[in-house]
Amino acid sequence: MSVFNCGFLSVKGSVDFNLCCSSEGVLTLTSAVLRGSVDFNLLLFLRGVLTLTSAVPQREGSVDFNSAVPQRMFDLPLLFLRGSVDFNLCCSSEEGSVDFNFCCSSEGVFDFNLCCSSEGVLTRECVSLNVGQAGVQIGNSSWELYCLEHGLQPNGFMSEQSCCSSLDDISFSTFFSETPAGKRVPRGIMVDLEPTVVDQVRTGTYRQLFHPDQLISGKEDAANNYARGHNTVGTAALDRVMDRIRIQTEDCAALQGFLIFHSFGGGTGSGFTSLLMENLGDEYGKKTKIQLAIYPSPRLSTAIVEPYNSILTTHTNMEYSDCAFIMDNEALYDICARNLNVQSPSYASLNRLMAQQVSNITASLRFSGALNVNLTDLQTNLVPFPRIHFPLTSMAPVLPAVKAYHEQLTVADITNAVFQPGSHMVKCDPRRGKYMSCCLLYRGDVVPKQVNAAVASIKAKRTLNFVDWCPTGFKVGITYEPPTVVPGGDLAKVQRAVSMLSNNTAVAEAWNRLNRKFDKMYAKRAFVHWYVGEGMEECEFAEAREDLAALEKDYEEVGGDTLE
Ligand SMILES: Nc1nc2c(ncn2[C@@H]2O[C@H](COP(=O)(O)OP(=O)(O)OP(=O)(O)O)[C@@H](O)[C@H]2O)c(=O)[nH]1
Repeated sequence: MSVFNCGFLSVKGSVDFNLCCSSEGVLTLTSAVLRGSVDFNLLLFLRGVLTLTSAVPQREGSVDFNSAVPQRMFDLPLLFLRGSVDFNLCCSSEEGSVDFNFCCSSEGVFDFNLCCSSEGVLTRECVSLNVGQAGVQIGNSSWELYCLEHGLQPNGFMSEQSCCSSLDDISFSTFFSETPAGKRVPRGIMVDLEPTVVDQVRTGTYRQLFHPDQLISGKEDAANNYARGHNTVGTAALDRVMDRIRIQTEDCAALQGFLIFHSFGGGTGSGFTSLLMENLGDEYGKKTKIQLAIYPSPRLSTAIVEPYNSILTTHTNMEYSDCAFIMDNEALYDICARNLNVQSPSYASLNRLMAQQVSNITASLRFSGALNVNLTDLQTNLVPFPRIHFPLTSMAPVLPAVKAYHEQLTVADITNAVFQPGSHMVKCDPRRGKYMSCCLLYRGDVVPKQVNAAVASIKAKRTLNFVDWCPTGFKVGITYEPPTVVPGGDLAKVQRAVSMLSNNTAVAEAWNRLNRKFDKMYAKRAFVHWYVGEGMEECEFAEAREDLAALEKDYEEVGGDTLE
């Protein structure tokens, strides 16, 4: 039984939620906890059968509950829904909040979508944490793109053009807070143990976007050493960073979770991120923690010990991270070189490509849309077992700026393209693995009918292997806001795009590559003394490596055929 916890929704004014479920199974709406004074109106439009355990045993047709709820707690009756069910929840409140929990036990294909059309304010904030050089630089590219998408100038104020347009969609407040003067400030912090990279933000084009307290740097880096980031240098910086994170989270009405950007290979990116994750786990246990992590590439690698750092950090984060999207620098490099005709792509090119992907993944959190997906939804759909939480990501189209307006691809074209191995941001062949789940997040000029046709044609080809214990369900999200491009960037402006997040056993190829590199060095105990010198025990290496061997085995097991 999977639980869709819609989480804690702050409601101010009148908010319409629209939940569409098409299920061949059973959906149980277990409880809604209301705080403050909330007018609650649950309308169910049924095409299937509704069983109400408490009041009416069974009803068909349209059912209307209406309940003004002054009390603090309110438990809804259990609802068993069979067949295809649309329901509409309307809440109107001066200032209240609602916590919905849905338990779903599904026997067949189960599609679950929550859309909010809100006249009031509905906030579910995400706090971004950009850690280490790679994390901060990717943060620069992402915030630059978000600002362009939301019509913000580098100083955080709306551009005149955007002010005039009917931008009454306030969904962006998930990622930006607003000062009384109307300035939008990113919800997040950037932290590095050394000053150079953060100083570039302090003096760069977007220097006014951030509050100075959001930019944190120390005096000395972690010298590519996980142990320095996790133990010595990192520990000294921890309290300051946690204090700044607390300031960000206290400013949220209903914190949804954290997005953590970092490299696997750097000492700060690996070690300090792990230290942060442990502390976030203690302090914000239930909040979603999603990592966006750079997987090292020998072509761009800055340190020989990156396999050590990668494996140590993956081991530590395993229990704290809900979901980790890995972006392989090698794969990003190849996409830039092949699709965008960039010769010898720089980090800037890689980061802009990655930022576009991150923007697509988070678009449904920042804009309202037809079929909206939130962080918890994504995680529930993508992670069938806690450890199997490393989905692959791919994106289409990736076209060079010169081809803009010459090649506008159809929904079917981009859906096909996103399944190609070359579109994936980790070097592995998804055709060799098996899919456990698949989310397609569309943007721009896309309508559900076209998506259904494209997905049906993909399924008909039967070239995708799904594990035999999971139905071949596709989760679809659509955000009408088309992708934006950075002026002077490599990417073409397109009318529509899609990003795919898929949990595929082929990602184990990436773990296997890292493990083999780790083994070669560790067989000779090469470089291990640097880690021991910073307070690590040698046995931590063996433990981490065993965990990663177990992870490879886990993927093998979930991909194996179920024996009757
Ligand atoms: N995609 C991308 N990768 C980067 C970038 N900067 C560094 N990397 C990669 O990140 C890894 C090195 O980690 P860094 O983030 O530079 O290091 P750090 O986390 O600051 O750690 P220390 O320097 O050891 O304190 C290598 O695999 C680099 O190839 C970047 O801007 N973009």
